[in-house]
Amino acid sequence: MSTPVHDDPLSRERAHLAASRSALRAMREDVQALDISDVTANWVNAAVLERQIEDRIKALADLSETPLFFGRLDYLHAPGAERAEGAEGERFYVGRRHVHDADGDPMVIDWRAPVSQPFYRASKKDPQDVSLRRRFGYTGGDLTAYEDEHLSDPGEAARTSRLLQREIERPRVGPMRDIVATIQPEQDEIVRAGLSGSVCVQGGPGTGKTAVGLHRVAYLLYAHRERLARTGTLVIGPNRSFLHYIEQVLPALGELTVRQATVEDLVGHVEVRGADEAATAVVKGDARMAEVLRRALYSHVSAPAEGVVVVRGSRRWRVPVYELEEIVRELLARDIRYGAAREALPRRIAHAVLVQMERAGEAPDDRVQDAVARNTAVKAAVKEIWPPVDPAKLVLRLLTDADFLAEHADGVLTEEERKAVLWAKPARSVKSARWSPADAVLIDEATDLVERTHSLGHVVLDEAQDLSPMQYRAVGRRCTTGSATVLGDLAQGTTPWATRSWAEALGHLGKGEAVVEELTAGFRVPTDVIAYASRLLPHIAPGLTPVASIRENPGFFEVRGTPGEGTPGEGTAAALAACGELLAREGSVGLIAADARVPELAAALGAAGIGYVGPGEETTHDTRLTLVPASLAKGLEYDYVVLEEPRAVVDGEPDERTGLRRLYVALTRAVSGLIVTHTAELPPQLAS
Ligand SMILES: Nc1ncnc2c1ncn2[C@@H]1O[C@H](COP(=O)(O)OP(=O)(O)OP(=O)(O)O)[C@@H](O)[C@H]1O
Repeated sequence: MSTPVHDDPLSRERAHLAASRSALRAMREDVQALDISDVTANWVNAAVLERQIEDRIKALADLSETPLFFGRLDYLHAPGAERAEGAEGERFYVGRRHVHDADGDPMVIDWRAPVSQPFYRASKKDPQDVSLRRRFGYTGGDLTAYEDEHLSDPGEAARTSRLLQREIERPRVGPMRDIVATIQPEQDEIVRAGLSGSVCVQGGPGTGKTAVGLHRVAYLLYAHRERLARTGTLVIGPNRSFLHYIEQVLPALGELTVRQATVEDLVGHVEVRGADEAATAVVKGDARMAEVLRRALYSHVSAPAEGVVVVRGSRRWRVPVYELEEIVRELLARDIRYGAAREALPRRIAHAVLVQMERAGEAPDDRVQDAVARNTAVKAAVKEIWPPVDPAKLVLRLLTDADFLAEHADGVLTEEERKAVLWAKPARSVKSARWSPADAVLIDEATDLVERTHSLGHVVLDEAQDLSPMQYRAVGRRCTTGSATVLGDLAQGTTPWATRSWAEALGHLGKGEAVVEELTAGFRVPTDVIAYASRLLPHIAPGLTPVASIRENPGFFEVRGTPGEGTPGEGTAAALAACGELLAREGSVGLIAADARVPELAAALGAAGIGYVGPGEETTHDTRLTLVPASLAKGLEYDYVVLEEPRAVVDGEPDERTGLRRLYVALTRAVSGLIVTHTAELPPQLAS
């Protein structure tokens, strides 16, 4: 007997998909049909409301390539209900967004809802009241497969999911995608950690740190939407191309409002046109600079030289020096910013005058206090005692005036360190100065000393290991009243000031209480490739756990070289040949090389008629090759990678450890295969 077409489980699931899609369409049409003319009294309200409606319509779009749901949970009992004998179970479809039918009953539940959590966390050991977990497989937009786990059935053995495996092995094209269908239990714990606490994730290449950080933002926005809409969220990445690579993940999850920035963007008070020597940048990025800046700023506050005399009508009121001193001392002792104290000072002086007036039998009110605070004598005294300070000018002076620096860095910086930070060619003005990235961070610190920086609700800091202590402080002051998710890998730190320990870094960030979690399961790099790259670990970050690849496909891995026999151009030719081979396969190809090698490789690709783009630029069907300078490879991934001349990657850095770390980053970008080409000797640390 043949089964009727609609009665096999797959057809039933397809029917539910079709019904969910029409329900979503109906939800969209409801919003589109909203007539706001009755509810908006003026055009400003109307414009705001229209904008909200447009956003809502966008959020309700049904993207044909993005499955509306990817999982199903059959609960033994209705969640939250008494688990009485015979109580009805309940079924939920888990998807990217909530969809309900005309009666308001859920057709698809948001993956972030509490009832969806067992989809990610339940196991045979801990079924969490789930009898069935079903994962769906899609081809294009069509539901084509499903896979069941009967979590509460002791007779069924636990096994790894084929669909999960297929998702992980899928060739990469274009920018980063969301992983919402396959978040792993240890990742989910980080994603759903509470908003109040900060989390730090140490994880090797491809362990999903970036993915976890972005999904955490989406989760927090769901769980604390109102609060975060008020306070704001921010994702910080190392450079533009990286931000471009990740920029579509949150919109795909329906989150359109999260700002993305680099640390340089955050501290952009001046135009950065200069660069520092490594030794100089190390000192400028040291947390002790905060103390130097604080001292330099407060050196502007001077002890009152004489009392203030306020003339009002026929009367003169005198605030004596000792009383002014007391006010200043009290303001210095308070935990308020330089600028706030400066604003408070005239009111305090006015208050002292008012007290005298009252003693003399007058009854002055607030208006009198305001008037006294604005009195020219008071203003002149304030300017003398507590002058306004421009943060950029303060930093300019510290970097140009050796005596000023010596005075405020005394006992903080050594003479050598002071020499290192002083500009060789002093600039005349803030405008003409060739500010370096580290200088901009100093100005940001000074700005915060003058006026408190606005704090956001949550900040995700990716590739954190490259930040200097002063940069950590800059990020930290943007989440003083909020929390942070810090993501990084100590082995991938390639700046001269790279993070040595997370405890220290979190201290600079002001989040010393953050929990440090470790991720070690690798989703990107194939076993053979990660094993090869991990040979470097003892030299670059002893003590770190090597990544264990969970990819079943062993990957494609070859080292091709003719050491000692290299003729000019031979290396380039070998790299191009390898690219040609890999481009014959499906997926993206990255050609990674030392920055100095990029112009020659670019010219050769051009001459050979092989099209390519730069990192962060969108590849197309015809142009699947990206030429990546090693300095920009961090955080990115390609299906296949050609790594040209490892020796040159190492030699491109100021010291060997940094060079080997750069090489470690470059070696760990491949998803399906890696070809290393070389004519120079390989670094000995790569020998087994
Ligand atoms: N649970 C998962 N399911 C499917 N794919 C995943 C999962 N977790 C991570 N991935 C994929 O693995 C790859 C690496 O993830 P990601 O870039 O977040 O790693 P990372 O730890 O930030 O790496 P790096 O240190 O190199 O920056 C990405 O393609 C990501 O989508």
